Amino acid sequence: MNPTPEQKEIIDYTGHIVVIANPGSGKTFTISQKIISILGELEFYQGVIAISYTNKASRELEKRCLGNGADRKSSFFGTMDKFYITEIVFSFGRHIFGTPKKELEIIDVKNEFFKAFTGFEDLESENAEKDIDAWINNNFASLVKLYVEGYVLLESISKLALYIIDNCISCRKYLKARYKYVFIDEYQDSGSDQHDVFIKLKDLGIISVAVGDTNQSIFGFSKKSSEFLVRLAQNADFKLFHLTKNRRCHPSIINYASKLISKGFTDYISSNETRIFSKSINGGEKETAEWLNAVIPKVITHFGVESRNEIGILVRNSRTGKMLQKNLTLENKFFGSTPFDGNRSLWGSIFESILNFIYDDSLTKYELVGNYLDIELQAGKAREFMRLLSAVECYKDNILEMQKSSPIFIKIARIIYPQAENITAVTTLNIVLNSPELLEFFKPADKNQIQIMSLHKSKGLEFEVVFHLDLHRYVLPKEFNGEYPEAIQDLNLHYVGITRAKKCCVLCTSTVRVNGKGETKTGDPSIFLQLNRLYPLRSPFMY
Ligand SMILES: Nc1ncnc2c1ncn2[C@@H]1O[C@H](COP(=O)(O)OP(=O)(O)OP(=O)(O)O)[C@@H](O)[C@H]1O
Repeated sequence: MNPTPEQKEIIDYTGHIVVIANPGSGKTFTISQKIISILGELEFYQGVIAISYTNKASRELEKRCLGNGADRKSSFFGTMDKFYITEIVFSFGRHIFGTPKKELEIIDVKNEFFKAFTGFEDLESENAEKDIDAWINNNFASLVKLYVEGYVLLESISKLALYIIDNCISCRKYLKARYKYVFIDEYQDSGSDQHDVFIKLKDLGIISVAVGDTNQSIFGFSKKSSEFLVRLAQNADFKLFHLTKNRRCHPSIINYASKLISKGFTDYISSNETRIFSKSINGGEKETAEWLNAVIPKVITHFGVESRNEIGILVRNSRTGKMLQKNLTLENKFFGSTPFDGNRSLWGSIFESILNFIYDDSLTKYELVGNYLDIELQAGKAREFMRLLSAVECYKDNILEMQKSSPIFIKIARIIYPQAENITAVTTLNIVLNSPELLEFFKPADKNQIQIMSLHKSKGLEFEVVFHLDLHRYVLPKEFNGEYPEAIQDLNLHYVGITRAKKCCVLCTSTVRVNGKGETKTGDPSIFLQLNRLYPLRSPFMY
């Protein structure tokens, strides 16, 4: 694939950049091309910092940059948390806070030692996250004492990192000498501390590139907001670029999605066919599954879809996903959430990566080890890591052996992050290893399996055909006492769902729905279907 002129301008520009891009416009493609071209020019001791919001997204970015054999040099690929911990807090905290009494260990607010040491009391309220933040802001001295005892509070990691960058000259010198560029993908999912760290890296002279789409901000519940992407766009130190052309979706899908998020949109792309449809199914979940069983084979033939895993069924609630999984007679794969989704620890991320390696044949041992260790400079550790991976890989088809394999995972985690021992991550690992259902989620779909997943999980993915379910009043957007508490996030989620479709998107409602308490209710259509006079832009589903 050759970059388009607007992509090429971004790849060739050598200063600080903010890119605001439409869905499917090639933002991940463009930054990976830019990273590949920069890596070619760096010395072996230099690198880029390449950050994405989730473990999955950072693995994808790394794969796109290094998949063709590019030399990573001294680059960092991973999440923001991993960057704070490995590159800042563990490496330079002692210069500022004093030498810890023991190997540093990462703990979270639920840890009993933490509670006893600081007097912190469990917060059960809806505002628990806000309250923890407030506690951290008011108790920085306790965090420093905790550090000296050998513990780092996970929830405070960004605050500690910011403090260290501000106060430690050797940290700033190290970052400046080693890293020439910093890239943050999905910047619309940044929080305030992440934004501050990014600006500090820019102020150190590291060339800074942020890429995002304000309309794909869907993690508002974890204090993330597209506000920071907008702020960068207004910052005179950054040159603003746009990626406008959606390379993924059929023009009629692009027109619909654009009108959805912008009432005044009139700049329609000409299209002689409508590929976005609506369908109301008579009945509930069971009838929806029966309808899908009947129409999917027709859709596959009509749109020339080569394999069934290119069909995505996107749901708002995992309940709908599970019901479909049960009732679809067509082969399918449901990707539900795993307990690792909420675990931000380094051990949690390495356990998740090992599970992905075990079940996903497209990941090689060499790639996984290279992600954590310098294979030449840390040859002994790398050899041991590979040996343990081979051992655990053998259990892939043996559920009983898999259940007993956590000591191997722990040995690997101790090689890579000896100081990040995390009991919660080990407990999470054991839950997953003991659940054949959860282990299934780590296996990619076979070519003949239709993929079912939440709208959140579909972010960054694409399908030939999308069936977007759960378009019910009260469900999407969430409605409570006549109010929409997450209106913008929900609209963005709907927008993300539609723009995953390349050739065809079907927006589905049903006359019956089941609520969170398992009660059967009338299924009224979502107000999103009535927004911005969208109905002339879609057709009733006829196939
Ligand atoms: N220059 C190009 N030539 C051909 N295809 C391209 C080009 N740039 C991107 N694409 C294709 O367009 C699709 C979308 O690209 P990519 O996933 O990088 O977009 P994105 O902006 O990151 O998407 P999103 O934010 O919606 O997840 C992919 O199938 C990609 O291969």
